[in-house]
Amino acid sequence: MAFPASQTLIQENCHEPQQELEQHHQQQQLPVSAKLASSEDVDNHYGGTPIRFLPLHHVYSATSPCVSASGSSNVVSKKVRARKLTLIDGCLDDIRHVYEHHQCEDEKKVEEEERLPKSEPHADSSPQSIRVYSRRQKKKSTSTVENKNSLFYGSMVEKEVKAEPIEDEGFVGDVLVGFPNKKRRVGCSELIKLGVDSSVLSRLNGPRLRESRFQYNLNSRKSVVKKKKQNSSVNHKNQDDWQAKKWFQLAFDGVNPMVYWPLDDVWYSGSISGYNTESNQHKVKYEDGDEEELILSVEQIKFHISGEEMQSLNLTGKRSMDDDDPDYSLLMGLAASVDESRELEPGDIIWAKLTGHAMWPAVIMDGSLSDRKGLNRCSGGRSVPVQFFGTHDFARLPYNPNVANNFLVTIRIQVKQIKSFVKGLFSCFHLKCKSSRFLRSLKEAKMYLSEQILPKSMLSMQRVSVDVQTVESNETAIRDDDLSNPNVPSKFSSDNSFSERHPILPNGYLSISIKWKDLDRCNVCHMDEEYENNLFLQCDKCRMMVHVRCYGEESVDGGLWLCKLCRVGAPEFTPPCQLCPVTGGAMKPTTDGHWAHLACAIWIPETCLSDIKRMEPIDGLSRINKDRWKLVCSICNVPWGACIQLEDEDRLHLMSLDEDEEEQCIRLLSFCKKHRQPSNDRPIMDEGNGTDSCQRANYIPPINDSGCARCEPYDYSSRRGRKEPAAASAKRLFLENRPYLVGAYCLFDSSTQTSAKDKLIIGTKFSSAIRNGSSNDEALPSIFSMADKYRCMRETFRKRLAFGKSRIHGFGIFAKQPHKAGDMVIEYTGEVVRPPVADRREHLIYNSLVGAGTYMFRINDERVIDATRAGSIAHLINHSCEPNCYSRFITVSGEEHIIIFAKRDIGQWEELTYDYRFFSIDEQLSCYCGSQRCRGVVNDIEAEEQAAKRCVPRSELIDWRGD
Ligand SMILES: C[S@@+](CC[C@H](N)C(=O)[O-])C[C@H]1O[C@@H](n2cnc3c(N)ncnc32)[C@H](O)[C@@H]1O
Repeated sequence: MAFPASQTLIQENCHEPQQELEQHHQQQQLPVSAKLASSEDVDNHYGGTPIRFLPLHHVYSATSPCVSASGSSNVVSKKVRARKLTLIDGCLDDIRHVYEHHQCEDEKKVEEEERLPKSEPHADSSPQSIRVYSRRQKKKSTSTVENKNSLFYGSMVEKEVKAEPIEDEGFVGDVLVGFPNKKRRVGCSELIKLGVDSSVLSRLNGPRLRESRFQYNLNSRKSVVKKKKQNSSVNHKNQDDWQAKKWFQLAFDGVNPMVYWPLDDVWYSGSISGYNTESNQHKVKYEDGDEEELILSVEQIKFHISGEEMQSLNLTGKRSMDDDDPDYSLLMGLAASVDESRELEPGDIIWAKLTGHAMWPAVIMDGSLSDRKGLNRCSGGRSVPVQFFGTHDFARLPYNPNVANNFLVTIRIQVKQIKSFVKGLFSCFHLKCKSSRFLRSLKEAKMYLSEQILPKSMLSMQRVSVDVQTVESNETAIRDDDLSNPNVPSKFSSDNSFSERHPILPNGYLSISIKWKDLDRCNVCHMDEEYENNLFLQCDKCRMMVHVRCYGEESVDGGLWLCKLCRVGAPEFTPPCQLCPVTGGAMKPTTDGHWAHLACAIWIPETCLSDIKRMEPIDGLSRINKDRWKLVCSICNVPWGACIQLEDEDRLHLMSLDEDEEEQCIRLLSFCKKHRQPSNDRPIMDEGNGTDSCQRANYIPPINDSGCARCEPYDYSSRRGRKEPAAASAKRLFLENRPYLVGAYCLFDSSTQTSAKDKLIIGTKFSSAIRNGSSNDEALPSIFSMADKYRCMRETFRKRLAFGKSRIHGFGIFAKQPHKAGDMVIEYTGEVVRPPVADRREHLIYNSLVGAGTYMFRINDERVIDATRAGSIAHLINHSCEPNCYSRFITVSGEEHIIIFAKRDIGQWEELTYDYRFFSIDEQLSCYCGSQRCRGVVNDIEAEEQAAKRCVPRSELIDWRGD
């Protein structure tokens, strides 16, 4: 029995049926499931794909964060295990009856009533439109590669490699694997246990890669070919594929598998025992003896199966390595064949860590190519030049005629940031990132291991390096290469188009364009909190985010706001920053008619802001110490611009201010952890006490001994005399009263319900984009006010978003369309109730009824959002410690809304996440976000620690008895 496919159980802003439904649930002792609430959002607009729903007996109660309205805790989540519901005969009809009876009298209702036949069961009348999810009890995943006809869901490697070191069991030649404090050999059977295909191992008997290491530079292309032939045994792999068992990603016509996630977080192993051609269902027999018939297209599965077996079972599929999922078995096997016992040498494949990225496969380059000059150069032996697989222009760097031998084509990585490739695989580095460029890097790494060939683009990187030595102009060199392919993703990339369209560029300049990931933080101070007296502003054109005061604005009225570079009268093309090679960001004019980043100006000791209220123009560039220009940035490695260095306490006395700048200038010093002194008795340099300015002119920045590029602001609170808390930790305290978190509510004001179409100017690109449900930048003009964006978002979110089974937890929200960083994704809505009401609902209704937490959180002392029974699907968005969204209050027409914004570009079918910043001193909620930077708990540890520090045990308090 099932609901009509397109039936919506709960609609946003439709109170009456909600209440009825709730009552009904209460009578029936059934939970109100968030999943049911969102069925409309999922598939109403899902391009012809049948609308999905869950039969009630397969619905589980959900866990969710809820609110404690009392005390200091903003949000208290109760993690209660999912519970299968008991199906009560006839309840589905009753619920549908209730729903139909009370469905709102709006156009949606009319549409749906027209669409839905009222007789039942719909499953019979239109079986195509029904998808039923099967949910199974969790079972322990047992896996053996050897098991014939085994059907595995997911990667065994992922499950197994977390295990402690396994005892030796037979060897694969000289393979050494290092575990903490221990190097040891890895046996065949162990590799098999770790998911390495035995057929792969049998092919690894040839010479070790080290012995036949290929010289990867240009001059040795011939040897590449030769070696390739020598390794033909590996290349015969494809012929063996048909017989050998491999990981396959199955494809099913007409279904996008990303929508269908496993309901449970465990993978079940079993085998396919049959196929029903009539029903298109496969019979699956699980290892525990259970059997069920499945429409495989609604499952996310991987098969460990041979091509022949696939054919006999009528399965179609493709080799995952050729698609987006690397063949980990082979990769592991190939990597295991590398002799790990020797020193690192050029040509070695390794894992390297670049700040802000997952451990990434890379190859060690010849150090002589990338020797560099500058005060901060890494001392010999402590760092190695590497080139990354999959993202070749990480390291495309400019030629600077002022600095000898600076033709960098690689990134230097500290040795401690490098891990052996085999060990990295054993530590599951290959499973830690799912981005396409990471998968591509694995694929290239595999190619390098098996065929000893670097991708063409990496080779051409080296060609560039050679070219750069012989040409005078860096621009020429860069244009010569073929790396400007915009399809090659990167963190830092040289922006050729920038150079080409910019007529006058400083000598030796090459821009570095950064994909600003942190749209949710101020581009000047880099803090992600908002203050009452320093609100966030987002440029309605370029979407850059700044604090009002950090950027030097007067006030914010919620209307259209453009940053300096997007306003009328700004330079036609983004000007280069005079102080660094990074393009874009929060820039201001300099007193000498150029432009520079505010952040650069603030951090470089010699520069200052002429008017600190307006935060412009930037002055003092001519005073920058000449040695500072020679420094090479240890983050981007570009020897262009002026760098700051970590400060040494002893140097402080040398720093001073010109007397006449006393009132105006801002000075910041950066200290490494070692030298930072949090005490207040440190002399405050900002104040300017008139010490000899000549000394500053002679100041030579010290050598950066530690090589640490991470700086912490010194005496942050004295900046601009601001009132708000200074250090991040102090700011966190602020959050306690103003949760940044999950929030959201909608007052259901009729004014916000008016169709956005009505309010838009007919005929604009914008309105047509809305009608088409497009959020594409191509389709939209680039400037909208918040109000316009808000209306567009409301009009289109159903077309853009879907909910589905999440890999993180229960259900989650997925992007049906790609989103751009800064896009308004969805509004978090629900019922706004007072804390006592929320408390009562939670304790008297939801807890006993649902057996799980509720979808509530506190906005402040007066308001709590209850999204359990009303609201959009935003409440299903899961938490991640490395999220792709963030939440933010905005005001539209005087009304507050909580909006989920895209923090970065979001690909199609990506799950939306944001950082809950869950605050609870008492409760720890384990996090399963799986991100590289997962802190292990959903809790906002920092805020909790700060709050805990402020509390003193009762025993330590002394009662005051007057006088
Ligand atoms: C608002 S619900 C999110 C939707 C939820 N997945 C569901 O199906 O109902 C929040 C709850 O999801 C779970 N959750 C969300 N993100 C999580 C994460 N990263 N790790 C563990 N649990 C998470 C927690 O139990 C939390 O209380």
